[in-house]
Amino acid sequence: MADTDYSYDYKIIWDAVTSKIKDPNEDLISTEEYNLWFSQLEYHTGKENTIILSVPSAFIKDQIIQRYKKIIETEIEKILGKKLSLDFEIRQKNKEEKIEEKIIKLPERRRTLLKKDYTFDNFVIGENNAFAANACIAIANNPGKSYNPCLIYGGVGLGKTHLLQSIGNKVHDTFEDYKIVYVTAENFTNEFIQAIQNRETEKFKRKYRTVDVLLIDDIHFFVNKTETQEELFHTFNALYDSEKQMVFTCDRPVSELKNISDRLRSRFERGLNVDLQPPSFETRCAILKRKVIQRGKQVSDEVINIIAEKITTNVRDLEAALIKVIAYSELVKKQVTKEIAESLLSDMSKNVSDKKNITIETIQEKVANYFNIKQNDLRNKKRTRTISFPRQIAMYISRELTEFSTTEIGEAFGGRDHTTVMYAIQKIESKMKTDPTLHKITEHLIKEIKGE
Ligand SMILES: Nc1ncnc2c1ncn2[C@@H]1O[C@H](COP(=O)(O)OP(=O)(O)OP(=O)(O)O)[C@@H](O)[C@H]1O
Repeated sequence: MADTDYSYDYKIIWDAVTSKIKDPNEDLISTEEYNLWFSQLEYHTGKENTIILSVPSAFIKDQIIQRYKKIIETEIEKILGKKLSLDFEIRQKNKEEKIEEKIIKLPERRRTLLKKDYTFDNFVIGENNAFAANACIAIANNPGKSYNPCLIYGGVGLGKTHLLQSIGNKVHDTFEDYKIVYVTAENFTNEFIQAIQNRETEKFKRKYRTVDVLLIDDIHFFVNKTETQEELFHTFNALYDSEKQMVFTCDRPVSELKNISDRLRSRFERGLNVDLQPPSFETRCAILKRKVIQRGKQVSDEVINIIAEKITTNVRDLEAALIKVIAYSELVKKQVTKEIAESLLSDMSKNVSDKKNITIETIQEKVANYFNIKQNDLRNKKRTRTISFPRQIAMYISRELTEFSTTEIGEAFGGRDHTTVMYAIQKIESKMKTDPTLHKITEHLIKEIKGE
């Protein structure tokens, strides 16, 4: 049989990879970059172990290879558990496309700020999130009037961003002329720093103090950023006085945030504070069923039950497990049986139970041995590069291999602040993208710590 007779459909993998790269929470590339480059890529076909993408020109092809091939391949491997190669096909331009190229389209407001899938319709309400979800629906129906401000808090992957953006999408649909701004606390901080540098603080103030709805994600990032807190405090007062809606999200109750000014803390606590809990088994099943329908796929109830039983951590992990099962079924062109689902997910639930067994102390011991330094050095205040770099690696690995929060990790490293831990994690993650040696070292250490 000729090679071309085989058909491998990797479309679902491609969709999963692009939605991950596009997700601002993953912090892989900026939204602007994504819109610029990835909008030019289309899934074309699949060959054995190869995804073929179509691109409009050789130039775009070269740029994609240079800039994003590595990221794409890494994400494919993470999702599928094996490597696939990328190949490109240059598509023929038709007349319409040529004309369109000349028109520079301004990005749609909603597309750049809000993910269109994050709607209330796509959000499954269970006992764990009913209070928060209903409050958000009430806010979206009556912005500035019902609960102002509102703060949604809860652990990783439980739907905070989804709810926050659903408010934005719903207000956008109902009140066409409302100015809605969605921003992560990190971007708000960066924009503010930039505004100071460029002497454009007036412009910054105008942008944020004239909105109808302000949605700020992950306010725990403001910890220790005193000037940004000050600016936010004044923004808050201006919006509050003119009855404009504000909604915030945070990874913990505001009372547990250290190094936030008291007056800002009291502002966050002033309105409604609602929490999100992990979903129950029944809600996990309902979420999985909704996601299956959203993707236009079919998965048996038996398999849904197995996923919901095995993945109990959060909704993000639940979705990842579902993608794995669907991808498998599409690749082998068979329905997934109970036995196959169990074996496909054994790795994922093993990760969860592994996470519970690994201690930060073990990580510190292995990292200190590897770099030939004293274990205690990782916990003291020394800042020399010979100590601080291994310390950052150990913090990164602690986040990867344990379920401790960044605050708890900071405590274990000599009482450091959680933002220091977040900085260390981000630094190692971004360095690993360009430094293959560092990538190998961390991989080696992770394997050793896991005893593999
Ligand atoms: N109740 C739900 N119904 C449907 N999908 C959900 C629900 N809760 C969470 N999700 C999905 O789970 C994924 C993670 O949710 P989201 O990003 O909103 O979590 P988060 O709490 O903001 O996490 P993080 O703290 O890591 O930013 C998203 O794809 C979201 O659509």
